[in-house]
This record gives sequence, C-alpha cells and structure tokens, in this order.
Amino acid sequence: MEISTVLGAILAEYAVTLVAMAVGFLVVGYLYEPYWKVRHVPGPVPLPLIGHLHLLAMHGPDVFSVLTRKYGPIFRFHMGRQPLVMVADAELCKEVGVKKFKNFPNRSMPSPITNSPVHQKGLFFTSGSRWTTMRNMILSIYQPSHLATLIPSMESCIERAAENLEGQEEINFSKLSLSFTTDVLGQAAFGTDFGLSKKLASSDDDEDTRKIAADTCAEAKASSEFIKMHVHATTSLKMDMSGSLSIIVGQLLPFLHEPFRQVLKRLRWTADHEIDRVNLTLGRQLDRIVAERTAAMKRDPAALQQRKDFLSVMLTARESNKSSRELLTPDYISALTYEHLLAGSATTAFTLTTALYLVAKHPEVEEKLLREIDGFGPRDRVPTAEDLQTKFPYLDQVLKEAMRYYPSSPLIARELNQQLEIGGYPLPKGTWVWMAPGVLGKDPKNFPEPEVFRPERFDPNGEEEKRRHPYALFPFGIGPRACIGQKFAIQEMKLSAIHFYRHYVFRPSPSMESPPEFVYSIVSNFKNGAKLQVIKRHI
Ligand code: HEM
Repeated sequence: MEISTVLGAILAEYAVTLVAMAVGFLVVGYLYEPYWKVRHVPGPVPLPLIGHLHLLAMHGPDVFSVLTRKYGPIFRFHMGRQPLVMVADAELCKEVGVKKFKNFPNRSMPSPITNSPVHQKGLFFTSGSRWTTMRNMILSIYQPSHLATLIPSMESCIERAAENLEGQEEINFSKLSLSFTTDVLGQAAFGTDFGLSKKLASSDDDEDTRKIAADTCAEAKASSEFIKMHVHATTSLKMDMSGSLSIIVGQLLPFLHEPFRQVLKRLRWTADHEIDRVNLTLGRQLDRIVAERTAAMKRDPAALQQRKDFLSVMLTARESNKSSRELLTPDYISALTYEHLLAGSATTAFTLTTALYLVAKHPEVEEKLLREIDGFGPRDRVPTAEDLQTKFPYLDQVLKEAMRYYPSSPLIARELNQQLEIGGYPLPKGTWVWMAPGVLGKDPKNFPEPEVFRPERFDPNGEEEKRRHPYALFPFGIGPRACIGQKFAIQEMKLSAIHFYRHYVFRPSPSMESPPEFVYSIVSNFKNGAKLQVIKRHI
C-alpha cells in the first residue's frame, strides 16, 4: 500500500475522532453550561440529560425536604438540563420575594407554556412593565368593596352545589368542589352560569323537575365541554416526566422542544396533538366569547357598564383611553379572563377539599368549628364580607392549617434579572430561583410537630403564632407578585365551609386510601378524589 494512502487513512481516522470529540464536547458543554454557572450552589451531581428528575421519581415531592436536610436552605435542583436554585428558608424567601423584588419581578417560564398564548398572556406569565400596568388595571376587581358584591352569586352557587349532598351517603368532594368553584368563577369572570354543579334529576323526581334538569344538563354539557378542555389544558402542563413527549424532550434538551412539538402535534395519536387541539379550541371559544361581548357593548355600552363581571369590566376599561386600548388587545383580554378559571378554580377547590377532609379526620376540630359556625346565627343568615372577616377566627385557622398541611402550590417560581448574591452565592442573570413554601410549612422550627393537624397553631394570641417568622408560610405567594385572588378565594372558601357545616358533617370514606395520594401538576390534587361520607345534621 502506498504511504500516501496509509497517511490519508490515518488522517481521516483522526479527523473523524476529532469531529466526534468536538461534537461530544459541544453536547456536554450544552448540557452542563447552565449547571456550570451555578455550580457553587450546593446540590447533588446532576446526571446528563435528566439532571435530578430521578430523585423526583424516587422521593416524590418530598425530594425538596430531603435535599434541604442534606444541603441546607439553598440548593440546586436540576429539571433535566435546567438548574433551579431552590430557596427553603423564611428569611431568604423574604429576600427573594419581597426585599429584592426588583431583581425578581417575573416568573421563569417553563417550556410547556411558551407555546400557549392562552396561558402565556395572562397575568401569571406576563412580565416587565406590561405586568405592572395590567395588574394595576385589574386590581380594582379584587378590592374588598367589589368582592362584597359577589357574595350573593357565590352563595347561590354553593347552595346549589350543596343540593347534591341531599340523600347521599358518600360523595367525591374533589369533583363537587371543582364544579362549584368553576361555576363561581364563571359568574365572576364571564358573567355566565356554567351550571356544572346543578343537581342531576333522580328517577324519584316528577316530570317537570326531570325536564328542567334535562335542559339544565344540555347547558351544563356545553359548558362542561369547555371546562373539560380547560381541565385538560391545565393538567397537561406537567413539569415532571409524565407530560407529553415534546414536554419531556424539552425538559431534557430545550432546543428540541419546539421542533418536536411541531412534528408531534400533526400526529393524531400523540398527547401533543391533543394539547394543541385543546389549546386551539379553547382559544377560539374564548375569542368568540370576547368578540360577542365586544359586539354587545357596541350595541349598548350603558348596559355593559352595569355588568360587574371581570370580562365586562375589562372591556369597559379598555374603552376608557388610548393606552388601555393598546394594552388590552382581545387576545390579552381572553387570556386574563380565562386565567381566573386557570388560577382560581383548581386551587380553591383543592384547598377547600383538604380542609373538609382534615376536619373530617379530627372530630375535636370539627366540634370547635361547628360551635363557631352555629354561634353565628340561624342557618339562613348569610354572612356579610365583614362577618366573614371578623366572626370566624377558628375557620380562618382551619384554612391556614389546611394550606400548611397540604399546600396547593408547594413551589413558587422567580427568575433573576441581573447578577446578584443570594444566601452567599453569586447567581448570574437569568437564574431560575424557586421558593419552596411546601418545605417551610413542614419545618419544625416554625411549626412544632409539623405532621400534626392543629389549627390552634395559627391562633393570633398563641405563643406559636407570635414566635413564628412572618414568612414561614405563604400559601398565596409572596411580595408584589403574590396571588391577586387571595381575598376572593378566602371569601369563597369561608362561605362554602359555613354553608356545608350548617347542614352536614363528613367522615373520610373507608373506600378512600389513607394517607391520600396526590398528583402534582401546576396545582396539587387528590389522585383518586377525596371521598367523604356525608352525615346530615339535625339541628
Ligand atoms: C386557595 C386558592 C388559591 C391559592 C392557594 C392560590 C395560590 C397562588 C399562588 C401561590 C400564586 C403565585 C404567587 C407568587 O408567585 O408569589 C398565585 C398567583 C395568582 N393567582 Fe392565585 N391562588 C388561589 C386562588 C386564586 C383565585 C380565586 C384567583 C382569581 C380569581 C387567583 C388568581 C391568581 C393570579 C392572576 C395569579 C398571578 C398573579 C401575578 O402574577 O400578578 N388565584 N396564586
């Protein structure tokens, strides 16, 4: 063989090896580049591609408590390639969420959201000055004076939902609560009765009742299609490895998320296809509702101004000046209105359900709660907004303890907008910093015997409450970016609890697993529903 041929072959082999090495370096560089920037923050070694997702699979959501015990109150957790700097200390959370808010004004945007305008254009994921202006613009709807006007419509949805308990021995309260919290928001946000919690007719009912129920069912069916899509759109935004294929790929290699999504959404049998279809349909339905209401407004502006639902208030605000018109384009109005359902139904339903479930397991708590509720007055006396704030202190404590025990949002996301030191670690611009209120709520420093359900720990006159760090628990988030619907949710949960306990008490059903299993999507939920035995009170 000629020497030049041998040399050529050796060179070609070298070239291939060099190219392979260069590609290898690039891949490793790509995978580990985000890790490199925050490597000083303690945490386990991330595995290529999956980061720490195997730990999530091993420990479930307890993984954050496990890592806090091992690495301290600030540590790294890698969702695939993306590192999260987790903060699990009350003082550090205060620093991130409140004191240094100007460095953390926005939430990090997970890849599943980046392709869904209906999710992206709400307040939750809007950033910068658009967020400030939008939040200030809609704040009036969440003021106590406006919330007080919603009591009659909230109460009527709750009353209607409670009719479903009549004659029942057992109920899946997760389902019932999701339907009436969605109904409440249908009224408050769209000014529409979704009718999801209307009682279904039984064979004992007379013909008229059955007819009304059938009509009602037709309406409910139309709305429930919309809600089904809504629930699908919400629950498919999973952050772990159980989402659609493109979401999973996006966790591992974010640059592949969009190309994968574009291909997979065209294949009928994929979860990506279903997510895309649902988001498009949902978006179209919302656009239609907004367009119809806009047309109605043009026909009769005075009538619209009388309406107090969120959509009408926003459409009226939109017409008030040029900058509002530029800001509140129809796509943003759709997203903001829809966001009520997204942010307010599953969270409120879950929290109320956990409270009823926990009270059902603690008769001594139930007894004290019933005394407070019965002491307020006759069953038909609907509390005013002021009554709700001042006359039900124990109910307040029960709800707080339920939110500590089973938080609906155990993690709260932020993104750093410039280089900064947090907890002694320099963090570069763009770092995802996530607070872990779920870990804080189980910290024995602030909550002695954290596994015990004891509402009295929130008694404002008690030693435990006085000693506790003011940011030891923040179920509604923290700082200027905290939940805008907090007062709305508390008002609704209190009204519901008062109404239900005036007529019924509950016990956990023997058919329900104990301890309950949960699914962790954007919001926590009972995996198999909270099944409760229903006991009518005869007072
Ligand atoms: C028990 C019920 C609820 C819980 C536990 C809850 C919890 C939360 C949490 C933890 C956040 C993130 C806060 C942060 O990042 O600091 C949030 C944000 C938000 N919530 Fe709620 N929420 C509830 C009910 C509601 C309701 C009823 C509505 C609307 C009617 C609502 C609308 C929103 C909105 C729009 C945001 C985004 C705020 C912003 O970015 O400016 N929430 N909620």
